[in-house]
Amino acid sequence: MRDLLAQSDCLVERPAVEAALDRMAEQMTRDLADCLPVFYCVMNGGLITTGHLLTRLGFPLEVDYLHATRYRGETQGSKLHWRVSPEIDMRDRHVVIVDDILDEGTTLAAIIEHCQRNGAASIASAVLVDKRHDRKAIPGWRADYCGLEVEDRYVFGFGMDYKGYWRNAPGIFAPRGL
Ligand SMILES: O=P(O)(O)OC[C@H]1O[C@H](OP(=O)(O)OP(=O)(O)O)[C@H](O)[C@@H]1O
Ligand SMILES: Nc1nc2[nH]cnc2c(=O)[nH]1
Repeated sequence: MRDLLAQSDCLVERPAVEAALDRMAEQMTRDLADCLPVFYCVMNGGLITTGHLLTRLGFPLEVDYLHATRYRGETQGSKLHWRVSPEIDMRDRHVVIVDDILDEGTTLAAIIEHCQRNGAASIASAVLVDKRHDRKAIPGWRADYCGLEVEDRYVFGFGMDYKGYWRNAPGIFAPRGL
């Protein structure tokens, strides 16, 4: 694990990640500045994207988190497991779900369904990264706010883990040979 960074390709360097976050924040400011939204961070992966985005948003908003996971430290996803449900009531609220990556999209689709069942007035999704492939749970579906696209490799950094480690890596990386 100590050598992982040196044995990985850097797909997106930190300045390009920061520029993508700037663009997402500008779009959010245009759309959401007047609607007192509530942002839900999808733990754990969404932590860093949420933090970086929030510091770029100069309008009133609330923040909460939820914890749903289907990879649990593995590089293949399975059934979605809800660990923590949101605390702030989303009924009649403008909701923004923030996560690190939209891969197959199963996680975000389930969270959005949860928000619909709980009476959100509107639901927007935001991801730092969308992975390019044809295995999406809902073909053609995109997040409302998306920072970057990456190739179809298992990636880590900026919130995304490799077997639980390196969420703190300062860019987006992919281990060689995986
Ligand atoms: O689009 P999908 O194929 O459903 O995958 C995307 C999800 O996978 C990761 O979470 P993970 O289950 O690894 O938990 P984590 O947030 O704790 O890393 C990531 O943070 C997304 O929530
Ligand atoms: N860390 C990480 N989590 C994921 N969840 C779904 N795809 C990925 C990925 O490529 N990297």
